[in-house]
Amino acid sequence: MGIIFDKPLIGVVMCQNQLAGHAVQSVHNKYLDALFSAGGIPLALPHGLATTPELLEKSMTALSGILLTGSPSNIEPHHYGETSVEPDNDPGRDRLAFALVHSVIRRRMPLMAICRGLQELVVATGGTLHRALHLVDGLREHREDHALPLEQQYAPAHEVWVQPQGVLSELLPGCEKFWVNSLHAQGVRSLGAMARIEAHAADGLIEAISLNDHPFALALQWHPEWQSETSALSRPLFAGFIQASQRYQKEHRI
Ligand SMILES: N[C@@H](CCC(=O)NCCCC(=O)O)C(=O)O
Repeated sequence: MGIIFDKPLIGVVMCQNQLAGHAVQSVHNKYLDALFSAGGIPLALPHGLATTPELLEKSMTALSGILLTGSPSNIEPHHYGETSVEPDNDPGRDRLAFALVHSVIRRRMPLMAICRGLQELVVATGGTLHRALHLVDGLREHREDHALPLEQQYAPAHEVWVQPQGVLSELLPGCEKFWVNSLHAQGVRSLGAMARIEAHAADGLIEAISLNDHPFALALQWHPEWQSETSALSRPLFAGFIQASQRYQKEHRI
């Protein structure tokens, strides 16, 4: 594979949507562009991969990293012990994302997870979510205003404080707090034993996590992929992920 791709191939999870009456799976260009700019080659992964474990595992042997993207859809609450129905669901994406997290943990393959992706990493490792942050006492509004132009929706919205001696503090040395965008209604309620807090907001909401005892598994509740190439706070995050994927590629002779 190295003969064809000297850059690491990064599997990217897609979202199920409707387009002119047809079911489609898609991924925003901003995620693909951020990976290309950092030196990776994105490869979109269809939900069908999760229907056959052997298929997924075979596909994983060609990859050197996984990116779990954001999405307007929400994880179905039964995955974290709640009974209510989720109208904005994407069960195929839930299945694939959870299978990818478990495979990544087994293989010690680098993972980067953004917004819904962070929530998937939380749930797949035994944590739970708040389903509507704006209804939780003491938590601020973390949603975007859909009436605004995209530039304003993805503009910095609040600060985050970085936990010392973590993955984030290593990638952004000297950066104890910084502003991030905020485009989510749900968020972390509790973490499983494998997860470590990397950053939190002023209202106490967990904004970034990593996995203990894993070479690189970083998840962010904000969107560093938005104009990542021109952001001094986002470029190092993708650079760190792609460097870890390059190391994985070399070690596994992919
Ligand atoms: N639906 C979840 C996750 C929010 C999320 O991932 N938003 C991303 C929007 C589209 C994108 O930029 O990828 C929640 O509301 O918490």
